[in-house]
Amino acid sequence: MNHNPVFLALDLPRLDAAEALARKVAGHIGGIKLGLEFFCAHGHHGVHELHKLGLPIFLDLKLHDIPNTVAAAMQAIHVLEPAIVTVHASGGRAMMEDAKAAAGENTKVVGVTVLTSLDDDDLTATGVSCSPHDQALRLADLAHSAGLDGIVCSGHEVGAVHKQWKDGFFVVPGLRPDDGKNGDQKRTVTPRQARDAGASVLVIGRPISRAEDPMAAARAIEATL
Ligand SMILES: O=C(O)c1cc(=O)[nH]c(=O)n1[C@@H]1O[C@H](COP(=O)(O)O)[C@@H](O)[C@H]1O
Repeated sequence: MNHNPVFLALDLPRLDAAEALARKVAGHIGGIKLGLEFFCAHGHHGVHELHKLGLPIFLDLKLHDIPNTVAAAMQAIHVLEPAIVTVHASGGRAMMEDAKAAAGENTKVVGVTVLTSLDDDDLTATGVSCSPHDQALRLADLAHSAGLDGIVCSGHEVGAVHKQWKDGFFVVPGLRPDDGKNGDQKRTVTPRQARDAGASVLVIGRPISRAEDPMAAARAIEATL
């Protein structure tokens, strides 16, 4: 994997706009993250098109279903050769074990713990009575014991998870430069703070994609790392 830890989240509805943006900032990122918005709109064809840039592809599908269905979905995306794929760690041990077994050998499977858009109150409303921090640690432990390569968590938890899972692969979204707008993100840190706490991959979307000058924004973030 490229030494630049920034994966640009291409959460854009149009394929040509997504390609143009990725091309513009390609020299200042380490990979591309294609999520639900992109995959639902453009599917395999869209992923093949973005592959042409030669950057690693992170397919953020956040799979969460019964083990058989998730394993079948993992097999169906083999052909796309993603560097990273997400499943929800709350889908349970058997689902994660089967997802990992079904993934290509060059694909890292990571478990989403507690979404960065959730805070204490949001978790309580879903019936989880502990803090996002404790829940992220619990799910990280489960993902580790199920044989996943790593997890997705916020920059607030990654340091603690890193301490208990030394060789884990840690994806951190919810990143905002000091002057950035949070939008729907609730547990945010700066890209540099996440990196210092042990993040392997920094997922960054709107601070680059919605900047007036995306290239300058990507360059400025790169310079802080
Ligand atoms: O799995 C993810 O990548 C993810 C997990 C999470 O907890 N929070 C989160 O924001 N993400 C993704 O990271 C990206 C963040 O985008 P921005 O908030 O625009 O930087 C989006 O594509 C989200 O889907």
